[in-house]
This record gives sequence, structure tokens and C-alpha cells, in this order.
Amino acid sequence: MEEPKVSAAEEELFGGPLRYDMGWNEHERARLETSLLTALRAMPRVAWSTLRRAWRADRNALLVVGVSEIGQGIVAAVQLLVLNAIMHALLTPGTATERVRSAVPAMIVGAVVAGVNSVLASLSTSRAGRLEPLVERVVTVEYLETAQAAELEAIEDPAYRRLLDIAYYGAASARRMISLCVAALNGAIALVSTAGILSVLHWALFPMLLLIVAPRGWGAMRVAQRRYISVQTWVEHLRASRLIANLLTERSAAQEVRLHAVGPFLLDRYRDMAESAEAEQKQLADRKAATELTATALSGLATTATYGVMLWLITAGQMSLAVATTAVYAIRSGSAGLGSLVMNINSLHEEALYVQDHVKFVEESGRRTLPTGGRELPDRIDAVVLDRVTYRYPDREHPALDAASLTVPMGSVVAVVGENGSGKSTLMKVISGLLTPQSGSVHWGGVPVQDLDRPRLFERVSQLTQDFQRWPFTAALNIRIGRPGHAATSEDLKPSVDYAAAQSVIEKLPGGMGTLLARQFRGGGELSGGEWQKVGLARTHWRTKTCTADSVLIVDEPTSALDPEAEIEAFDRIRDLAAPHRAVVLVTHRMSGVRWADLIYVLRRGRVVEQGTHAELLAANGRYAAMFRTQAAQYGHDDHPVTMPAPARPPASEPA
Ligand SMILES: Nc1ncnc2c1ncn2[C@@H]1O[C@H](COP(=O)(O)OP(=O)(O)OP(=O)(O)O)[C@@H](O)[C@H]1O
Repeated sequence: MEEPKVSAAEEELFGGPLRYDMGWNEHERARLETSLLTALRAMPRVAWSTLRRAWRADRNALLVVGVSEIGQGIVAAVQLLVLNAIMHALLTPGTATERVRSAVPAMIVGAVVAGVNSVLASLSTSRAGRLEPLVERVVTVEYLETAQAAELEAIEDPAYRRLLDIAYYGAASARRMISLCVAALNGAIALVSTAGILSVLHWALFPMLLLIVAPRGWGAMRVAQRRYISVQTWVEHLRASRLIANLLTERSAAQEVRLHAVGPFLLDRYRDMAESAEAEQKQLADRKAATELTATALSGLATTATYGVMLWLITAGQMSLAVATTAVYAIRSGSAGLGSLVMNINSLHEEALYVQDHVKFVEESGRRTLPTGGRELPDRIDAVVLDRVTYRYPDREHPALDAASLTVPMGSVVAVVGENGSGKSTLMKVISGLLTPQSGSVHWGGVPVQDLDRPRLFERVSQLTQDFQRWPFTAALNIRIGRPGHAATSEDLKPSVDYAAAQSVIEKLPGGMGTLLARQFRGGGELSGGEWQKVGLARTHWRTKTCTADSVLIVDEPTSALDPEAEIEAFDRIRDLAAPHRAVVLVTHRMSGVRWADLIYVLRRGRVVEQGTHAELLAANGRYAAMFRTQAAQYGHDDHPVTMPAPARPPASEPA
């Protein structure tokens, strides 16, 4: 397959085509090799899985659809017989009145059958329409259920994420497959009945019908293949265009779009990319027209030949006029039916590829789901102990944690410090059981984490991180969601609001606790970074207070958005959360916030390089001491001042 063409704008903005693919490439091989034969071979399996889903969703509706489609196929055959009978009656010798009279019974049957057909068709339409959203819902819920139960490691694994993205298309495809299956069933039944009638009329008619339809089937397949290849080739380009369009309208980019004049710049690149995509569309349309012209010409030739053969049969006395008239009608409707059957099978196969991705995703997730049903953790535990834990992210060469050992005794405050990227956040995920290490062990109260029911273990962990979730819900729910299963009124949440000093934040909101915290919705309010952090602190308080068993509170950079006064208060509050049955693990770069911790661990490149109390670590005069003194000097209140070099002045000759 040819490489995606790269427009100048894409080259400039992205340094080439974006390589992350959304799923279409997955089917490249399968789809390009698609022939009518492979599509036909896969059809029973595909139809079966769709029917099973529809059966689960609404079996009555499915039964009605099936019966009415089979009924319509029988009606099509009866209609041909009726036409044949009418033509025979009209073309037999006798007066006009006699001939019309003898045709009347067949006409009455024809009218009744047409009425039955309409009723069956509308029944099928209404039930299929009911089934479609149900099937889409069944597949979507299965997708979401699977995704939310996956291990964090799976979510952070690019290969799994890709599968997650691809499988997203499965639900809409499953929905479309319902109507396609119905149409294919209808087409197949009508075809069988037409073929039967044609063969009864004359043996040569059915092969001729196939000859008429074959070129159209070929044409449809070619056009679909080219469209698919084009989507494959241009998918990156298309997504990049959409990305630019979003950046121009998104709130997060709005300031720079205006202040830095990024708007006109990006708009220009958007036009450039749109133009090159349009050129591809034009080329595709031209080639489609040429293919269809060839297919129609070949089909026309076959039709002419068929009519020629029929004329010859009539003149040779081997076919009556009545049969010939019925045959002409049957060939016309049969060729249209067979043509659309080919198209439907083609589309079914295409949609099935996406549904198969969904199935693959569910199967793969089965191996990566958070395990449930392990050992229960006792209410009272002594400590959480990590012993020589090594953890490497799936796509990384170096481990984020390298034989790190640490103990978090209940009732204590443990601080973890270290430079950027030293592995602090990863360590927190290992303590909480979100990540399981490749080597070493994690024990909660002496029980290895892998033996525990992990979702139950999570009930014992509270977490407040720098990038905690800002839920686009009301202020009250933003606090209550710390333990969503625990019902609470605004009054119940008040102690948490007070604890986080968030009263002033709530009071400022027009609807108080009921205010929606999402600007993207009408009436939604907005909070500053620091105000959000207070809401986050209130949520953490609510979560910790609703757990009676021994638990661990993890606080990762909780004060980054707070002003200095609020920061001091926040550290005091976090310290207050330590209790005999709760341990606090604190990660921060603010050294002033860790000096009161019972135990401090210093991480460097994933290894614990120092540990002890503040006094011990200062006395050791190692990394901790250096980090602490550097920060203290900046704030100008160190017992052991470090002389900081003053910033160099620019040379007088340089412009300031
Ligand atoms: N989801 C991830 N996938 C791959 N690598 C990751 C992921 N998260 C972190 N890393 C890598 O693991 C290493 C440790 O990262 P971690 O976030 O634990 O450090 P940190 O000490 O918390 O850093 P900071 O102080 O900057 O927050 C880094 O090299 C980082 O690039």
C-alpha cells in the first residue's frame, strides 16, 4: 500500500504524517484481500454473532423481523407466479372481456399479496429500528464495562490503548450490522425465490441473471476497496485536520490562539490540508465514475444478450410470450436485488471487521482486568511494606523503580522526596496497588497484594494528587465522589468543606454546593487552580472519614497551586489526617512540608538513596540536606545558609 501523502502543512506542523492510527489500518490486510468469496465465506459467522447480540437485546423483535423478512421473500415469489398467471390469462385466445375476466382471480390474489407485503415490510422496519439502538447499547455498555475494569497498567500501555481506541467503533458497526443483516436476509430470500421461478420458467434464465449482475458486483467491490485504501492512506491526515480545527475552537488554546495570532496561522494550514484531501476525493470520484461506467456497460451487454436469447427462444417456439414477459420483469427485479445483495454483503464484511475488534478488545481485557475475589484484608493492619520493588513501564527501557524498599507503619506520616522523574508517583501507584511490580513484593498487613481482592483493597486507599480529577459535575458531587457509593447530603459534606477551608469557595458559587463546575455547560461555574485544590482536599477528607478500617492516605504534590499561606495551612491539615488507624504518605517538592514527617525517604533514579527523620538526614549531610538547604536559602530562613550564586548580569554591550 502506498505511503500516506504528506501535505506541506502537515510536514511543518507535525514533522510528517502522524503515525498513531485509529483502527482502520488494523484491517488493511484483511480488507484489501477482500473478495466476494471471502466475504461470503465469513458471512455465516458474522451473521450468527450479530443475531446472538440481537437475541440478547430483544428476542421478540428479532423473531418478528425474521418472520416478516422470510414472509416478504415468499411474497416476492408469489408475485412472480401471479404475474405469470395474469400474462397467461391475457395472452390466451378469446374475447377481451373473457381474457380480462379470467385474469381477475390472479389480480385479486396479487392485490392481497401486495397488501401483506406492505404490512410485513413495515413490521420489519419498526422492529429492526427498535433492535438497532438496543444492540448498540449492549455493545457500548460491554465496551465501557470492560474498559473501566482494566488494570491501570493496561490503560497506560500504548498497545492496549490502541486496541481501546479501535474497539470504540465496534458499537456503531454492530448497530449498522442489524439493518445490513436484515437487508441481506431479505435480498437472499428474494433471490432464492426469483431464481426458483426463473428456473421453472426456463433453465437458461437464471445463469443469464448472474451474468447481468456480475459486472455490477465487481464494480461495487472495486469502488469499496479503493475507498478503503483511501481512508487508510488519509486517516492520519484527516485526524490531523480535525485536531487543528479543535485547537482553533477549544477553550484551553483560546488565549494563545488570540494573543500569539496562532488563529490565522493554523487556519492557513487547515486550508492547505483540506485542499490536498479534496484533491484525493476528486481523484476517487473520477475513478469511481470510470469503474461504474465499465460495470454498467458490461451489465448492459449481458442484458442485451439475455434479451436476444429470449427473442430467439420465442421465435423458436421454446418460450411463450407470457413466460417472456414474466421473465423480463423477474430479470429486472432480480438483477437489482442481486446487486444490492452484493453491496450488503460487502458492507457487512466491512462492519464485521470493527465488531471483531470489539470482540478482540473484550478478550484481551479478560487477561488485563483487575482481579477480584482474592483474600479479604483484615480491618486492622500494622503496616504496608515494600521490599526491593522494581517496576518498569511497558514501553520504557529503564525501570521507574529499581529495588526500592519502604515501610509505611499505620499512624505515621511518611514523606517521599526526590528530583523530577525519580519515581515518586510510580511508588505511590505501587503502594496503592494500582500497579503491581515486576519483581519484589508489596505486603498490606503481611498479605501479598497479588493475593488480595484489589477493588476491595482500593477502598482502603485515599489519594490526593496534583492532577486529581476535576469532575464536570456539581460542587457537592465533586466532594461526595470521593466515595460515590456513600450517599450524602450537603450538610453531611460540610465537615469536609470546613476541613479544606473551602467555605469561601462554595459561598462564591451562585448555586452554592449545587453549582455545576463545568464551563462547557450552560450555567456552569469555574474555579481557579487553588480553589480546585481545596475542593480536592475536601474530597480526600470525605473519603478518609468514610473508611473505618485501617487505611493509607496518599498525597502527591497537594499544594502546588496554593498560595504560601494556604500551603502552610494545607500541610497542617494533611498532618491532622494522620491517625492511629491511618497512615499518610506525602510526596512533595516543598521541603518545608516534609520536616515534620516521621520518616523521610529520598528517591533517586528509582532507588531509595537515603532514609531517616529530618534531623537524621540533615546530620547525614547528603542529598536531602542539600535539597533542603537550597530551598531554605531561597526562602531566606535556613539555620545552615548556603551561598547561592547571584544571577549573572548581561554584558553592558548586549541589549537588555
Ligand atoms: N505512564 C507512564 N508510562 C511510561 N513511563 C512513565 C509513565 N509515568 C512515568 N513514567 C516514567 O517513569 C519515570 C518516573 O516517573 P514518576 O512520575 O514516577 O516520577 P516523579 O518522581 O513522580 O516525577 P515528578 O516529580 O516530575 O512528578 C520517569 O522517567 C517517567 O518518564
